[in-house]
Amino acid sequence: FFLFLKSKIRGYCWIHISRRAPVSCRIRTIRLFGGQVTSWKNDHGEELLFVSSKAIKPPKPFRGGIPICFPQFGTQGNLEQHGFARNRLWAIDDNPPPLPVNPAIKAFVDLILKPSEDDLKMWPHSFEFRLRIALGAGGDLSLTSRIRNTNTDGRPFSYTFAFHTYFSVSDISEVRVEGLETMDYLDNMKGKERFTEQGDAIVFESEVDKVYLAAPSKVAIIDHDMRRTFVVTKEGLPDAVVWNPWDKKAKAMQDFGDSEYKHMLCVEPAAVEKPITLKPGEEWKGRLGLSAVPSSYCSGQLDPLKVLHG
Ligand SMILES: O=P(O)(O)OC[C@H]1O[C@H](O)[C@H](O)[C@@H](O)[C@@H]1O
Repeated sequence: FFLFLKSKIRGYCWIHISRRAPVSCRIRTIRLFGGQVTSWKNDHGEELLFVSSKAIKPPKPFRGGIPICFPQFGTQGNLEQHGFARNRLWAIDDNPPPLPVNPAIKAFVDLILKPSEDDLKMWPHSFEFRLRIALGAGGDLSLTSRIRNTNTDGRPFSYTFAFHTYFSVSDISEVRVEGLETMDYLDNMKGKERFTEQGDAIVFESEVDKVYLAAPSKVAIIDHDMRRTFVVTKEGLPDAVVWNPWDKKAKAMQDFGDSEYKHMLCVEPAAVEKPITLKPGEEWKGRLGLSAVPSSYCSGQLDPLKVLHG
């Protein structure tokens, strides 16, 4: 296993973590700008995360991969949409506090974000945000966030959060999401009104922007055409946002191709409905786990329980 800094251009670094494998190697790319994973490939070199061909350069947020929404999700507060963490230059954390040993992890990198003077003017709270990005032997990717309140004036703070994961899919019309059936959700397209999802797996025929509440710890994204299933696991993150902008919104987005909505789906483990509150000295931990497994899905033949419970 090895880890190296690929390039350093105008202060923005890209890190590649690779795992040598007998036939090929899997490469994951992380940008220090935004602390953002932007590439996750399988043994065949196929990209598993979506990145827009029109993604623009810093200081704008980067459209694709896994942006981190903190300390605000969406427009739920006074800060810029999705908070400032996705727009800041993170640093490599050379000496992170230990995390429990996980024998499945074969390579990892630790990043850290602390607020600048300007950040403190906008959001007057001192914090340390540590992010461990790890690869398992089978190519699984995990992101563990640790956020600590380091205020010295005794004040607690509250925040909302999301791992805004963009999955690459062959054709959104052929994708099903399983695990969110019967869940309550807030519909961002209907003034955050609360509804209950029907009993069937979720399929996509138009714009979707929903926050599923108290979502299960495992959600499956089944890509019929690719015969691939993404299994998303989450810890410490009660909600799951599902987003696809569809054609009209795609056209209105400057950093997104008109037809790219067909090839992406965001499923975002999140804490949105109930903000997380930390007192000084307290730390919160949230984890996202991703794996991509072959699925021999044929319409009507899938046993969702098998996908979700192995
Ligand atoms: O365009 P962005 O600021 O990156 O946000 C992209 C999308 O993120 C989330 O999924 C929200 O629920 C959507 O309402 C938003 O449109």
